Amino acid sequence: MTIGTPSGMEIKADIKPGYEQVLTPEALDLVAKLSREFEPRRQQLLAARVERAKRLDAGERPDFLPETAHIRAGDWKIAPIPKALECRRVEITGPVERKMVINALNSGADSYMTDFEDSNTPNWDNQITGQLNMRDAVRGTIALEQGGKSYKLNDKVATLVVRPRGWHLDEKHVLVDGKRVSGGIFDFALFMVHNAKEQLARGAGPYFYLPKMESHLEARLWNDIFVFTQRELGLPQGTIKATVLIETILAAFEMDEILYELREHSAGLNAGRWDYIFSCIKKFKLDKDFCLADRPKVTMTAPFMRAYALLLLKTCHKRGAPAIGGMSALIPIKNDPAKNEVAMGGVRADKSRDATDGYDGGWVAHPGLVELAMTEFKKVLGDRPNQIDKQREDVQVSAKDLLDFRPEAPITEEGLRYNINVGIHYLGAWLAGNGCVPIHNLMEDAATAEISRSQVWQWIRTPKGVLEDGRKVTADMVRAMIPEELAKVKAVAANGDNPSYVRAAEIFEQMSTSENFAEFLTLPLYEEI
Ligand SMILES: CC(=O)SCCNC(=O)CCNC(=O)[C@H](O)C(C)(C)COP(=O)(O)OP(=O)(O)OC[C@H]1O[C@@H](n2cnc3c(N)ncnc32)[C@H](O)[C@@H]1OP(=O)(O)O
Ligand SMILES: O=CC(=O)O
Repeated sequence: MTIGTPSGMEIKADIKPGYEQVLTPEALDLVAKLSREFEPRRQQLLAARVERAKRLDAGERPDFLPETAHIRAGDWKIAPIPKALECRRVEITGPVERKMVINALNSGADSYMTDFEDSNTPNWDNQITGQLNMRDAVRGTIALEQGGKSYKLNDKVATLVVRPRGWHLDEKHVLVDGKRVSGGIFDFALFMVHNAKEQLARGAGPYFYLPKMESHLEARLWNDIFVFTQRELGLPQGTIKATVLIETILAAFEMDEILYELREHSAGLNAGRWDYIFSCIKKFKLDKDFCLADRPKVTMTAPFMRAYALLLLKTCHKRGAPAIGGMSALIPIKNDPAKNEVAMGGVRADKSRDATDGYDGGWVAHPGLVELAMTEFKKVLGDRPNQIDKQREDVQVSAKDLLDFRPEAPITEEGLRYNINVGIHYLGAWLAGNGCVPIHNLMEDAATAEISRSQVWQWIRTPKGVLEDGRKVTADMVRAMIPEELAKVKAVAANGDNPSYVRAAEIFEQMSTSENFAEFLTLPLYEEI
């Protein structure tokens, strides 16, 4: 079917019946206005990332910014947190798929981060049906009959928080004045037009998670978009609240500044650990001294991760902001109680450490983890909704601590094969339209898969990329392993005979062995869907 679009806008995608309900004139008009107003700045900021990356590749090391020392030293706090976001002990996350939206809202978690980003393949249908799901979820009417089961919302549901796409991703199906619009602006604008007022009427509000930012100037862009949108929609300034994922090494040096930019709209920070590890590999990929051990060895207790987690906590609480812990990738293991107990022990330890440190809540990947995580936070919080009053003045984190990249060993053949296997499996699932999959009993999404593929790229290039048994990791070694790992993937993956896995193996080989490092794996993948 065809729909009307604002002057200068083109939609190059199928408008299936029902899509017109979210692709309304008002929503598309806001997309067009935001694009015209802010797209040049998004492009400038993306160009600034490229320039910064060149300097890092040439050996520059990040540090706290001298020009914003007054902000770090200043005595300021973010605006008060709305009631609906005061208590976030457990936040469940998941792709914006209808059944999962219902299950997550019903999961017993305090809040639910619904994901248009890393756990979702951003194909046109997923993005638009996701918006339809959001509209129905906000109004409490979302329901589904599937597999002989009826799904509908409970009386009490989690507070909804939405993660739009990051600044790097376009929405290629929507052009304004001949140029692709930002994926994040598209997701945000549609959600705001259809839901913000309804959410306010129901005692909550439009709440967001903002991914992958690299600087406070990127946060300023979101803040300006919020101000503009609130004005356009006639909402009081400060209505929108956003939690920023600190998931790049560069953002870790600007946490105060990011909170400051968003101070009228801030709902705190989250330690997005998986993308953070990926960002460290990406930013120091050419540093001959940088090399991390096998992926499973790089945990939250690694020196650089511990420093980051504690600095985030201290920074948030100093500014009256919630500090939300990240995601343990462990998920319930079916049909193996012993292995499941080990996995649950891992999640328990993760949440216990965060709660004891002072975090106000943390992420879980699966409804089966909500109660367990809640128990760990309640042990520390008791009846309190959060522990923002727990100031961590004892924490001292320097630039050197943030850059203390250990452990470097072991790097093993098993670890290399694991990365290749996960990379192919995830890319194949993503191309087939599923952005989050269980692989080897772990949750894998774009962020975790980025670690796998970037480690392989880096181990091939760094002199430190040497296996425990003395063999250097090489492109030929990786090329030889790819067909072997592809065969293993095809044997276990859901729809393993889907051609997407063969294509995934080709892309994985290209990405890990080519001279150029792909900035995000989802960028070339997006051109394939
Ligand atoms: C690094 C980051 O960016 S983290 C944030 C992004 N990642 C995520 O959000 C992870 C989301 N999690 C998931 O997608 C899934 O849990 C997976 C893919 C890891 C595992 O999925 P599955 O193997 O299908 O889980 P499983 O079969 O145990 O599911 C059991 C039930 O729980 C539901 N479920 C599982 N995870 C979730 C979730 N996160 N939200 C809502 N429902 C869920 C399933 O839909 C299923 O429902 P049903 O019984 O009504 O059919
Ligand atoms: O988005 C979260 C992460 O851990 O990465």
